[in-house]
Amino acid sequence: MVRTVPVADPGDLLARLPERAPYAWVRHGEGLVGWGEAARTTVPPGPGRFAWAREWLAQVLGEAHTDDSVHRPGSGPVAFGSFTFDPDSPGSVLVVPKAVLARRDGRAWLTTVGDAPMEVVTPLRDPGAILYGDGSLTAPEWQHAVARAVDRINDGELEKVVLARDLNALAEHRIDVRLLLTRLVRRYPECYTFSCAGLVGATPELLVRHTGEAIESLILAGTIARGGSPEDDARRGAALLASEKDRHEHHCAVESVRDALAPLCKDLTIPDSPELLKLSNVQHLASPVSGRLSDGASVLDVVAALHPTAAVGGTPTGSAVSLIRELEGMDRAGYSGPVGWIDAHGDGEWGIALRCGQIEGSRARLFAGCGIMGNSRPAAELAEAQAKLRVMQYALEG
Ligand SMILES: C=C(O[C@@H]1C=C(C(=O)O)C=C[C@H]1O)C(=O)O
Repeated sequence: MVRTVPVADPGDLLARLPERAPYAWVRHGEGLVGWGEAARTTVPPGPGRFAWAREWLAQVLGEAHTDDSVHRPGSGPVAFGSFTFDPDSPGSVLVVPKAVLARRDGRAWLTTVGDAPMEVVTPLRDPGAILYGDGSLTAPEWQHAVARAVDRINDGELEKVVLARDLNALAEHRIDVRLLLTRLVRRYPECYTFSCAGLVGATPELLVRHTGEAIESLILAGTIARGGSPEDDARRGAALLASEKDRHEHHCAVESVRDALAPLCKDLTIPDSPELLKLSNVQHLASPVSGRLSDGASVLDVVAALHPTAAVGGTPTGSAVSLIRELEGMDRAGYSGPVGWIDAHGDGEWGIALRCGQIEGSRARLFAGCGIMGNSRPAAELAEAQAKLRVMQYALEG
């Protein structure tokens, strides 16, 4: 039995979360937070994983007896999910929380499954001192991997590949995910701050928002650091907009999204040239996408068609994914995979899990990657990956 009721403005959504297993998808104070587990599944790896997930959702959400007086995207039963980057990696999960609190366009509602118990909201806890250690590759090893990727691109094997690295963090105490979320929403209000089954971050990249037949997406690729002064910042932004290398890298991502969405859409709009998106740590080339679906596809069908875009895989996709497996020396797990939520009508919002970490107890594994082209310089790519890693370092350290 699922019940959705309107509620008075709940204030800060994150402040309502209990410490144990919090779920979140929040931007500019709006979105969904959830807690408890009414249903959970681990999606079997393999090429059919999105179809499997859709069937599981149809069964679990479809079976619910729903009393929903709100009737909005995100009301009624909702599942949060995270899919691994690599279809062959284990660890993709879908969870229907026992309680979901949501706010959108000035309205707020609460959905409960069965008799959702009241959760005690304890104060946020600081994880104490953080120690960092190399992940799968040291910084020089990773630069070497970038150099090998550049060679392979110049040999004509592929056009673009996104290479990522991981960084291990060990905290003095157990990490309170809610504290990370609270810091992330403050510093990265433009981003989607998410938490699902230990995967926590603030991504600027919207894979797809699905509301009825309307879809939206935001393609990012091409990055430069923020400047030290307004003039320096503007100069860097202008240099990024004018950079052949970054525009080509961005173009690869745009074409991968266009190819994936065109067969599903009756109309699709992607601007001819990218704009600048400025975040606290970096600025990106960005292309906002909008369209209308031609049939009743759910948000998960669109996710399945889009993933992996060239913003996190490369061009062509198949060669890029095999080169990633060969050179990164790690399992990306949920990093750069789809993360988000879906309701019983197939509406939902999914991002690409970037600027994130996998949190377990007092340990965190942080990830960041960069698009590599034939003229990429390993030292510059390392600096870019470090700037992106700083998002989660800040979340841990404050
Ligand atoms: C791969 C990441 O970011 C992606 C790569 C970008 C780039 O190389 O310019 C920019 C935005 C994202 O699409 C990451 O943050 O880990």
